[in-house]
Amino acid sequence: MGVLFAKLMTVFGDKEHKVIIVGLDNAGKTTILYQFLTKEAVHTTPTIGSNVEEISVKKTRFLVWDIGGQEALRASWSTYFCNTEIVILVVDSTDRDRLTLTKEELHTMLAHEDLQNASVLVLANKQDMKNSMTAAEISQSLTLSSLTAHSWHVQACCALTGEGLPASLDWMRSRVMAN
Ligand SMILES: Nc1nc2c(ncn2[C@@H]2O[C@H](COP(=O)(O)OP(=O)(O)OP(=O)(O)O)[C@@H](O)[C@H]2O)c(=O)[nH]1
Ligand SMILES: [Mg+2]
Repeated sequence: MGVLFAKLMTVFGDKEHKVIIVGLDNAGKTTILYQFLTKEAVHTTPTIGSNVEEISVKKTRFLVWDIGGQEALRASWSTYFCNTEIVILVVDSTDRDRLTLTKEELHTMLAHEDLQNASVLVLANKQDMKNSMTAAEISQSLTLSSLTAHSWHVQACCALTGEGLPASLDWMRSRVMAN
């Protein structure tokens, strides 16, 4: 009965689904959060702590936490994990030098027990920049295919124009509807 009720709540849009946006500093997390919300590119400064906004997609409500990615702040990411249904990992697709570090952060994070049931959306951001890596290259470097315990998806995007973000929201919605 409880499960059926929870399912109905999801279908009729009453339940709020927790999402966290993580990734290294300068990846474009805050720009993406506000592009989701306002469909515009906002001016950002490095996030100290977090921003949180509610985003609705066809009656599905997400509570989206954008967490600062600077090195000193990454240790606090785990304090946001509890009850998270979707992890959005934002990658600066021009930042080749730090892709290995991103990979380590991703796999360490997904080993945490609070994220065992979370789905993972990797956003290959800054596709407008020449020399950006493709979504397929990023997927391979992050060894996403080794993630057998988590549902995952990789999406190319540009947070400045919003390209790729509606498709991301559709995937997020389909994931929470499936659960
Ligand atoms: N060219 C380009 N620049 C982008 C894109 N997305 C974000 N930026 C720029 O990248 C810089 C960092 O963006 P933020 O959204 O503040 O990055 P962040 O991941 O929130 O960074 P922290 O809060 O420090 O963790 C800003 O100057 C953005 O305008 C994009 O798709 N293309
Ligand atoms: Mg930020």
